[in-house]
Amino acid sequence: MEFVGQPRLSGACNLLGVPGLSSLDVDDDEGEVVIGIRPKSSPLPRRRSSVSDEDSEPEPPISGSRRVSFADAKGLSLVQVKEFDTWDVPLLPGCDSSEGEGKEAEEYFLSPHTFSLPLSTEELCVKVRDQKVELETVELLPGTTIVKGVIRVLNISYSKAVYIRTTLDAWSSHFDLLAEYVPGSSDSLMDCFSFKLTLVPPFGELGARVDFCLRYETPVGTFWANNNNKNYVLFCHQRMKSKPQKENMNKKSCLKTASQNFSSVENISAVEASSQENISADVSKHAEEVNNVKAKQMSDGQSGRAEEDVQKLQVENRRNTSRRSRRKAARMARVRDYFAQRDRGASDTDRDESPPEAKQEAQEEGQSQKEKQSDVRSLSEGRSKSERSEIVSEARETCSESLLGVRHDTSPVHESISVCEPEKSESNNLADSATLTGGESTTDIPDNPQHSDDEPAPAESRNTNKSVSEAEGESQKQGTSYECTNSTADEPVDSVISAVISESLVSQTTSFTFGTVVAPLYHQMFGRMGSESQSIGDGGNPARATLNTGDLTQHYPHTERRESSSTAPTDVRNDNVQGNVNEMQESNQDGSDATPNSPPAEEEQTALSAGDILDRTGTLQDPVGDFDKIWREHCEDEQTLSEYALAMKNLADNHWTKNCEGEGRIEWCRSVCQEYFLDGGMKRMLEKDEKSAMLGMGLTAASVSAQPYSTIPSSISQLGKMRLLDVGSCFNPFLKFDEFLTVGIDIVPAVESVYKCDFLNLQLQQPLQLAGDAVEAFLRQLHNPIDALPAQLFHVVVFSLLLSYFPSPYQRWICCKKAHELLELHGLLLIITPDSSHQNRHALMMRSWRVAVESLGFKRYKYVKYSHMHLIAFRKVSLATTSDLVSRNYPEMLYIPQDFHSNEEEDCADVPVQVRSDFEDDQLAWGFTELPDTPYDSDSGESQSSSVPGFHELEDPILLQS
Ligand SMILES: C[S@@+](CC[C@H](N)C(=O)[O-])C[C@H]1O[C@@H](n2cnc3c(N)ncnc32)[C@H](O)[C@@H]1O
Repeated sequence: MEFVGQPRLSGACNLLGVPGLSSLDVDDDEGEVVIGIRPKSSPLPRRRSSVSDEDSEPEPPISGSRRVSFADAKGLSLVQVKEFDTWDVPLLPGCDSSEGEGKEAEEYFLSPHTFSLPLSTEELCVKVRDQKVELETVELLPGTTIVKGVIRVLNISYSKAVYIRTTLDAWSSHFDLLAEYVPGSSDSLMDCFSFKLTLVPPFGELGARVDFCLRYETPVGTFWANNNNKNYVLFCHQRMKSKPQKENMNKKSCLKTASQNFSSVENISAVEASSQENISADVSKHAEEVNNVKAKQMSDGQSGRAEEDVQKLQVENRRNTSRRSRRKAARMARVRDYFAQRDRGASDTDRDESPPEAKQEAQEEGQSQKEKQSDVRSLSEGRSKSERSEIVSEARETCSESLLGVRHDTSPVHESISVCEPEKSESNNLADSATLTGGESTTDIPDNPQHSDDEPAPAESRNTNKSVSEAEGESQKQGTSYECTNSTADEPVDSVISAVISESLVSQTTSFTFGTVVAPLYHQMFGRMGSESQSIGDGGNPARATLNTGDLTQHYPHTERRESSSTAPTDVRNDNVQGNVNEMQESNQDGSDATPNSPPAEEEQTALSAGDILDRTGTLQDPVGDFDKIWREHCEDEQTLSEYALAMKNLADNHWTKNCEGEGRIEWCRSVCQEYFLDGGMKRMLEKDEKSAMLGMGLTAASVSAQPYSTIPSSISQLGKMRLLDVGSCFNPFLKFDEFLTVGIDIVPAVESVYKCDFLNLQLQQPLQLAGDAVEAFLRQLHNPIDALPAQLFHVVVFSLLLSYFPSPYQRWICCKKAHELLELHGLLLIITPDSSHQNRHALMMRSWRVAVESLGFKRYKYVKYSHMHLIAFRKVSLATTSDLVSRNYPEMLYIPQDFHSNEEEDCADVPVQVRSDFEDDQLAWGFTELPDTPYDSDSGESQSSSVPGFHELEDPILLQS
């Protein structure tokens, strides 16, 4: 089941977990009062515990059970909350007991459905014929909290995708889960898809509520089933069994009594208290809010209204505390890992081969956040042996959990919890809450923002009954969490963008690293757009807040292709572009470097160091709210787009390439294609695949070598030209090569030969059943703009400096998925992504990318790190993608460091500059010990020499170990 189209990464993805495991096992939120949906298998594959996560800083581990500690922080408010009859939050199963103990006490059941399912096959067929999609069955798997459902769809198209759109918080956020095709279920008229959701306690008095509807995507259109506009609603309950008193002995209760001033926090150790500071503050703020609401409820006697408000606060409270605790837990886990490593190292130094990331994290963190330094020191120096061994055993537990893939806390997707989050955010939240309870608003926002024009929304409004002020309050709250420093909420978004653009283009002259110039440009744009979109009240719109891969094309204001062969612009943008192009060409011709001088190495390093530390402490700055709208607006802003494209191209061509001789990305693509398609590379790979398949079947090496290898697929062996799709082509750099039949596409073509096309919204059609020359003819007569293309059309798809363009890993994921479909079997996907840091800096990220892309049915073929970019070639090895995509959060694995940047952190970070830390030196040294003598192709297992002398062609060490 695949998890897609969830632009609001908050909470949602972090609630994913593993069914079949007790709720005790699942999250690291320790007493988190969040009901979650967990898809059916493991989340992000765990990295080795020794490998640090760069996106979070270490913090002192806490003594005792981590669950208890976290529950303490939250339990304080829970007790307060428990006084409300309407807000009865039961003891979390297992929150106050050790793992596993609670299992026998768990029994779950679903309330009788509030909807009726078609009873007879006939009835079902009628529904499916009319609606194209219908829910067939839904049940709770016995003894589990797993809801399993079957969906039936009308087989109206070859390519189709069925999603379950689900919410746990009245459509403030939602999940889109991709249902899996049920093999053999097709009777040519209809197909069946199945899905599984795991509900996570606590189950309140009313049970855990899940609302969902079904979405069926086809090239013909998108269809919905939403229980006749009421959505499907399920309540899952837990039969509570009273627990023996002794279970609570020697353990801190997650609902222990809290005094008004939260003095129980004092009982926590100083270190722990320090580490819990943010959470406590957050919790107390929310407790105050709750009290306010309660007081209001009593004085007004408006119980219905107050109840609603309380629920609203509860959701908000859960969301905020959940974000914080996830990050907190991630940091804790890493520190625990470190101590575990160190303890093991002390007893068996010979076996400790892992790099000292955690220690270094602590060191670096210490540099960037002085106040935490003392905590770390107190941990390493001041802890008693018993405390340490407690930590170690906990860390071991953590490690084994990690191996099981249970924990999620190192997912690259963490919501914004800046260590330097200013008070303002909190007070804004409170202010919003006041508005919320007061129910007054002067801001003019749509009455029912959930109901958008073009997409049949889930019937969420029936469930939410949000008032204007509530919606506004929510959107403001979300906005403030992103805009922590200078609020730009009042600024028109256009002016913000142009300011950003001009600033960045100016600063480009002095700093030429992608991470510090171009990417922030886009991230700022998107970040602000996201805030803006929320501030107009659209933030909680589940019907629109999705990355739609297909059904938006019609909304795009495609401009007509420029008919004139001249470059006569139709707007200012074209003037600018052409001017710059000419300038660039001239400078290239005479060999002079028209670009400003290189920045001093130190300057670049400085920028990088700061950026890198931000990566570690940063947060995902994905836009939230209406992604489609944001993206649409973005595509309409052609001037900004072309300026960005120019800046990026300039940087790559005129700075990076010239300063790093031989590091031409286009030439690399060409040489890989040449080698693979024309010089036997593909044949070798196929032979290798076949060999390993046979060995896998149990044949001996001798008999395998005696086997005749199957022939290379005819479509590629009888190549006329290599059919190459260059996505984000900009200037059509492949056009000059004769061996390619190039189709360049771009949202803002810079030259006439490039077709206008938004790849994210490109529709895919049935593959052409034509001979090679007919396919070529088809490609030569494409029309502008391109809205749709047949599947399996190309031998090569190129994403050169494209993926980092997108502000969300989901967009990158969609692109890779589309590339897979557009490629012939055995075709190549070439990804080039900027990174000016050294080889090992983002090795983990590249490993993550590899896993993500391979899950789509690719296998990595080549990988090179140039000074300023990663270049990776993947070959398409299967027509199908890995079925179980969602549980591993593959889309999120396509993260980039800029995803974790946040304005507030950039503004707040007062980070000392480092050229390269000891840790980095260590890591580098460690990396080299792992490297073979010559550049290495991990796929073939053979050493390879660089086709271009002077290339910095190294395999990343982490990949080698895998
Ligand atoms: C940094 S430029 C890269 C240009 C060229 N590939 C190169 O390597 O120099 C990124 C390009 O991607 C284009 N782009 C961004 N999103 C796109 C999308 N959804 N569909 C097509 N092109 C897109 C931008 O307009 C821009 O021209």
